Amino acid sequence: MTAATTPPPGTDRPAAADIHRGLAGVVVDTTGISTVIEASNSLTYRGYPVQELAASRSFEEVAHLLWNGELPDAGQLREFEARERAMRPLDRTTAEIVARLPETCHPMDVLRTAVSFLGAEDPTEDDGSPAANRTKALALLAKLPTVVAADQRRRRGLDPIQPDPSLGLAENFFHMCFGEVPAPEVVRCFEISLILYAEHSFNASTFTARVVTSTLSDLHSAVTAAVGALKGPLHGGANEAVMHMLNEIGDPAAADAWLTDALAAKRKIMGFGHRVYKHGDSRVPLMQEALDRLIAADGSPETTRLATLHTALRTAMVERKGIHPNLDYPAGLAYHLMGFDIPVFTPIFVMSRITGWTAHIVEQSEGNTLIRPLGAYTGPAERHVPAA
Ligand SMILES: CC(=O)SCCNC(=O)CCNC(=O)[C@H](O)C(C)(C)COP(=O)(O)OP(=O)(O)OC[C@H]1O[C@@H](n2cnc3c(N)ncnc32)[C@H](O)[C@@H]1OP(=O)(O)O
Ligand SMILES: O=C([O-])CC(=O)C(=O)O
Repeated sequence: MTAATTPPPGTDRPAAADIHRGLAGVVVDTTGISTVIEASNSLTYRGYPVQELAASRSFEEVAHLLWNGELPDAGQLREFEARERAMRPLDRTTAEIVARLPETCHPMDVLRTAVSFLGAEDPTEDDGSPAANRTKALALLAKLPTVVAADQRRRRGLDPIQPDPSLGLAENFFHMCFGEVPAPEVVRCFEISLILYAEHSFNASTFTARVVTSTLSDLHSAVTAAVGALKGPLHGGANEAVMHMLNEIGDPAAADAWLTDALAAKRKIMGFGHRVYKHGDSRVPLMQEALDRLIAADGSPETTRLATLHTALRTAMVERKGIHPNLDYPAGLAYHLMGFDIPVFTPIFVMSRITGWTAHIVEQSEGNTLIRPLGAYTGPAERHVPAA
């Protein structure tokens, strides 16, 4: 809560005590999709702890749960998977747009443009109904990995690889990026990251999607805006920033001194801190375990160096500031070890969060109220335009 100048009463002039910068601590609506349970530091999707979902379910099952409120039975899952697999290929124009965007732009810009273009093309009747929105959402879930993979390949000077409908979403993504599917433990680590990234209540990008939806705009407009919000390094962009930071530090023995300098320079340490979790992100232990399995399976000197550096920085940050890592800290290094290029990390987050965003778009549409807060005016008092 931050006081501005003493505000006179009237529209857009709330009392100073009512100003909540960054909406910190403000409850803006109800939601039935997910919640953080502070007492147990756990996160539930539609009531199920995310740890239990990550232990035994596929990302596709979690997407079904977020959208429909229940886990699918065997028949529902078969149908859901068949529809997702059928929608993966890009039409020629979308593929050409992805191929022609400048390689100097960030892959999140490519994804944002692709979502916007797919919206212009989408054949689904735009009545804003939950059924129409779920169909649009499924098409995006299916196509976004194809866009991300094709974009990574063109930047490496390679042709796109067509999706393989015999593979699940996670395996198919590796196939489209690298032309091969890695060991099951690697795919599982990736799938766990997708499950953990899928949904997190009223975070900045989801809230963005809800704001756009609240004007009765369409799903693709809301998702396009959400991609833009996720790109920033204070939000989803942090998983890339973590890897850039580790590369900047380089030597594990330098972590402590680097942190001293960075904190003295008032730099934000990427992958640490969180608006909601003040004693540690509920998703980190599971992602860190998955990362540790990747590290153990690799064992190369380069991986050992990175793992030692990662641990050294985490230990120093927790000791010095009492600020814990968020999900982006282990996920960033995990994506690097899986072979993805750094600028693809946040697009991978999008491939997962598309489920949460669109669940919220449907929820917002079903009980809509226009989202329009007030700002406390601090500009000049009313005055008159001088005679010309
Ligand atoms: C999936 C996700 O989006 S998770 C978030 C990913 N983002 C990052 O990792 C970026 C780095 N982290 C941050 O910038 C912040 O922790 C945020 C933006 C995530 C949360 O910010 P807020 O809730 O506004 O935290 P807030 O600013 O109140 O932090 C409290 C104090 O801790 C400090 N702090 C918080 N996080 C960090 C950090 N990563 N590095 C250094 N200091 C930090 C703040 O500077 C502040 O110090 P002060 O009281 O001396 O001013
Ligand atoms: O909840 C937040 O503010 C950010 C976050 O961790 C997420 O979106 O997963």
